[in-house]
Amino acid sequence: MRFARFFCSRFSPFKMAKYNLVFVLGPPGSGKGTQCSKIVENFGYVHLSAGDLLRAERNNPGSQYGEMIEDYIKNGLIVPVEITCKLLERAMKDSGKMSFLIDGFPRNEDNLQGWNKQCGEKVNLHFVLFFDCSLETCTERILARGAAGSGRVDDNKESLKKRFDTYMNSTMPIISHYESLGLVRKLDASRSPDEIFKDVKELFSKIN
Ligand SMILES: Nc1ncnc2c1ncn2[C@@H]1O[C@H](COP(=O)(O)OP(=O)(O)O)[C@@H](O)[C@H]1O
Ligand SMILES: O=c1ccn([C@@H]2O[C@H](COP(=O)(O)OP(=O)(O)O)[C@@H](O)[C@H]2O)c(=O)[nH]1
Ligand SMILES: [Mg+2]
Repeated sequence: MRFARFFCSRFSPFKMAKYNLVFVLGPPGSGKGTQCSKIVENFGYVHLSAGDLLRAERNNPGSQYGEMIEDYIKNGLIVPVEITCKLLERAMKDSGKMSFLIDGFPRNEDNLQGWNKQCGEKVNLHFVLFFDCSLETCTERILARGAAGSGRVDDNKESLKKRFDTYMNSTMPIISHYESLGLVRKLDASRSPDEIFKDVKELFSKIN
């Protein structure tokens, strides 16, 4: 498959079809995962959460990265892009599908550069869905999720503060970058899931 892609991109008059992609960004607790589930139900995209893929890799006893990923997640830091990109690429390939929601990625400059280098040419990015939400509201949601037993090592006050710092310092500039390319679709994510989804639906109905 890799060879076919390479061959077709270089030598064939027939272009390989590109993956259709929407990036989903917003602070921790803004509802990225919740809205992605609704999009999957209604529009048949494959939902790939970078965080979920990293947690699965951490839980894989054969992985050489397990401890490292645990450490990064607990401290709200962004795992080096080589690892995340490899997991995303593999998941895209294994799904056998062509349309993806990539949730929680790219989160910093390293992610953006690595992705563009490794996958940029193979994808058609429709837009970046940005869930705008105050950190106060996000804090309430995340701490409630932790208290309800999410089992996540980072759903606590101490980790959350670090996640917010990373979001403000490293992820916001990525959103600004896409904004300057006219690719950001910003929604008010402080509303109820159904209200938000009304707007999400409208955006996805316009694709193609
Ligand atoms: N619009 C919303 N209003 C209130 N609670 C929400 C909303 N969207 C999601 N939640 C809840 O907030 C928590 C975080 O949502 P999640 O979708 O996991 O966000 P993210 O992936 O951005 O961290 C979950 O417990 C979820 O049930
Ligand atoms: O591309 C990514 C996505 C996530 N993470 C790590 O995984 C954690 C949890 O991410 P997730 O998207 O699951 O959190 P959410 O924003 O949904 O609460 C982040 O804080 C990071 O430590 C990462 O390193 N790279
Ligand atoms: Mg999430």
